[in-house]
Amino acid sequence: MIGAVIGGVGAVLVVAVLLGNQWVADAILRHDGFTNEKIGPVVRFLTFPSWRVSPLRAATLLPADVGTLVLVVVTALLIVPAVRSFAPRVGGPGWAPVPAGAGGEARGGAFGAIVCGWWATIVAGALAGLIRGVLFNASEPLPGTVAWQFTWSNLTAGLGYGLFLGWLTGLGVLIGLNLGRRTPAPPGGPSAPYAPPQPGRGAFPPPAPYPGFGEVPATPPPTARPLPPDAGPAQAPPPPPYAPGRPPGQDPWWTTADPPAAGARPFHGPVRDPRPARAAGAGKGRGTARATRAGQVGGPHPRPGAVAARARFRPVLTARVLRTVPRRAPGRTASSPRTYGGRRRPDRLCRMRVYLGSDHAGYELKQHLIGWLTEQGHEPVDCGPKEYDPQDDYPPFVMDAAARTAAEPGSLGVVIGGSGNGEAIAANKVPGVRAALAWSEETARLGREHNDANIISVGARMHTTDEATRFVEIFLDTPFSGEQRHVRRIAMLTAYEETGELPRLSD
Ligand SMILES: O=C[C@H](O)[C@H](O)[C@H](O)COP(=O)(O)O
Repeated sequence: MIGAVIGGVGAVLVVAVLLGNQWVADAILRHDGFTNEKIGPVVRFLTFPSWRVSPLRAATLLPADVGTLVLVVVTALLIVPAVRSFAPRVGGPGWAPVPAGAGGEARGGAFGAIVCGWWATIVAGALAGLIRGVLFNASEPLPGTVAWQFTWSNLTAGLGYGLFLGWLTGLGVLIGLNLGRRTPAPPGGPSAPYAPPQPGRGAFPPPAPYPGFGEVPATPPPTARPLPPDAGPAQAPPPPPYAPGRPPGQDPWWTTADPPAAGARPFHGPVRDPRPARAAGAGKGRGTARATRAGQVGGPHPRPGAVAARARFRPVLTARVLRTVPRRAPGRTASSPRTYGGRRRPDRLCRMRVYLGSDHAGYELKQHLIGWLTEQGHEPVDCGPKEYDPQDDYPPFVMDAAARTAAEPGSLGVVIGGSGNGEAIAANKVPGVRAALAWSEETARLGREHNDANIISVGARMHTTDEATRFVEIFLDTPFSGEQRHVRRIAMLTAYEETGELPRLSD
């Protein structure tokens, strides 16, 4: 923030020093070419932030110098809220102050920065012009209407200066923000530096060197590596064979022999109707049966024989079930949908259990998402950290969220760090997890459509809160496409996870 103010005010001062000093300003104003009616007013705008040192008369020194001082101070004061409103996040990716020790990078759009500086200059210029005019009048009183005209012309000169040269302030804000980017503090204190794990109890086995293409490793890697005893997260059970369009452990919503009709929506999570069964179906006769079915979908199916039949009719069943699920969070009215990206939620909404894990860099975004998910009617589960600690490490929290997501069919996970890279890597170590690093709406959507990812990884320092929330929203709302080529590829990954054998290279 301080960088933005210095950059913006610096731009105003450069114009003031170069063009507003009494020698250049007087020369410009005296020059015939610059005072004609066509470009005269525009040129005069350039000299608006003027200052004088002589002659030593209050009538000439005071209005110009005080006016310029007001311009500088008000511009600085306005840049702060302007930049804050543009990037209101704290503690990470935005331009707002970062808590001590939190690290965080300042970044954002160039257009927003320029608009912030431009707007601040226009408002500050008008105010400075008004004050300058009033001071002129006070020091050398002019008669009635002339006085008002004179004040008005000073005000418009300030406005004109802001309109014509405010972009320079914006440029200064942009440069200041980028130069003032915070770089993450190097880890220190109690955290031990990373060292390769030593063989022994609880240590990771040394990874086998990656074989070249076509070579087969002498010993297949283990399917699941033991975590160190103090690593925190529970071990996920070995994943069941991959079947499309559903989380591990559930029957597919259609069979390969009976693919979904075009336009049918895959079901990808447990749908729970929060209303009591009777209330859900009140007055509709079949409501209780419908609610009961809603409770079963995605859960265990006691009669194996019914699975195939249910799979066949799943699209229809899903459509019916979805009608029993509230489309908005309790307390939210139809006129107040809370969406990110300006779009209404799609009609399909499953209430999901969402496991969230982060580190200090993702802590604030995690807290925000927990509130947002609750508002949306989902069930967030906070896997930590429970409080902000600038020295904490992501693997325990992220792997806990990943293991719990993999262990609970139908749930999804959100892992957050500064970049999202380490979090995606950590989550993907857990068997049964497919974690996608989302860095745009498109990658969030493709993570579900193409990869049937059950975890989204987000870099809190890379995006605004709204952008990151939108990624999560899209991820939760997008079903797996179920297209054969994607099913085939994911099945290869799952097979590797189970057997440790690399997929065969095609000839
Ligand atoms: O990939 C890892 C994540 O981005 C972490 O959040 C990040 O490395 C944390 O960095 P810092 O050292 O600033 O805490």
